Amino acid sequence: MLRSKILNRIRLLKPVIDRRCMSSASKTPLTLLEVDDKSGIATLSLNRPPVNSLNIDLMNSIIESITEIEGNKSRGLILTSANDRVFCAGLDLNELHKPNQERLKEFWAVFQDVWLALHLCSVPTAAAINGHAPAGGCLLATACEYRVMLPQMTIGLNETQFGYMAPKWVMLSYLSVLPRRLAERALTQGKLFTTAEALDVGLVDEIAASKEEALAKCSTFIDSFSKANPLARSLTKKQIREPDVQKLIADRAGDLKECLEYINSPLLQDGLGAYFEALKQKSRSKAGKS
Ligand SMILES: CCCCCCCCCCC/C=C/C(=O)SCCNC(=O)CCNC(=O)[C@H](O)C(C)(C)COP(=O)(O)OP(=O)(O)OC[C@H]1O[C@@H](n2cnc3c(N)ncnc32)[C@H](O)[C@@H]1OP(=O)(O)O
Repeated sequence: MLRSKILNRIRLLKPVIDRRCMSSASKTPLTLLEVDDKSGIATLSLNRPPVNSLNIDLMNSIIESITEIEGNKSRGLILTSANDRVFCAGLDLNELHKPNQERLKEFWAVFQDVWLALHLCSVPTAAAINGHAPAGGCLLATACEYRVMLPQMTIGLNETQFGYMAPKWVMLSYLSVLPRRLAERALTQGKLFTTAEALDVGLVDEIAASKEEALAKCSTFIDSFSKANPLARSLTKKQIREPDVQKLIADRAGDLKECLEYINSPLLQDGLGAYFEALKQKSRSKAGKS
């Protein structure tokens, strides 16, 4: 009964995700998808310069790639970045700052979809975190089952640093990896963990000296399921993740409504504007353009 319920629910989910995927074809390859013909493992690289910030097109491209990977019977999915400094800078702040309301609704729905698609992905998933992973970038990493990170990077849900509170389902993704008391402290502080700190608290599982080593460690993790029946493995993962996923699926409209009110509040818009301006200023001074 529960199995068919889960499968039906996933089928219900899929049409939403598939329809969304067809609607936006990006001109440049925002994601690069390679399947190793020996191992059968797919590597999905985020490829939206300069920092893989998540806009509607990139998130649709990620969803499309996950749907393709699940359809082509890849043995596993490794999520990484084509950029050697940044894994993913999180949500594109241009989508949140002084937003077009219709676009913001679509943006938020796709954000919900990309988390659901990755969190419920039927094949084993691992993140080779070869760059900084703040906020939404950290969410993509925690949606994966395993995380390998390079040194001297940072990762964490830093929303309170720019005046926001993460939605319940984003917090649940953190709580699926960190003990509650630590997750609460890190969320309220808006903490960005260094690679060493992240390993220490269990936010990442291993450290690798290079991207190649990180990819190899992720492949080893995926190979650890070689003796498990793929369908049984997938259903087991979905059953364990079902309660968290349900909290979003049961009230996607409510989550959207709450987010729109929150993002559009003048106080938060002012805070976000100041944060974004500081980012741009830092970038200009780095490039000697101040
Ligand atoms: C109850 C209801 C709840 C409502 C919820 C409201 C919304 C909360 C949603 C919760 C989930 C997720 C939220 C997010 O992800 S918001 C985004 C948070 N991201 C960050 O804080 C990261 C900011 N960026 C950085 O820290 C650095 O850029 C980074 C470490 C990633 C890279 O540093 P580096 O020095 O390599 O690069 P620069 O900083 O010089 O940046 C290069 C250019 O990229 C632009 N940039 C950077 N980050 C973003 C971004 N997230 N969106 C858009 N643009 C970004 C930066 O401005 C530079 O651009 P210019 O060269 O043109 O100035």
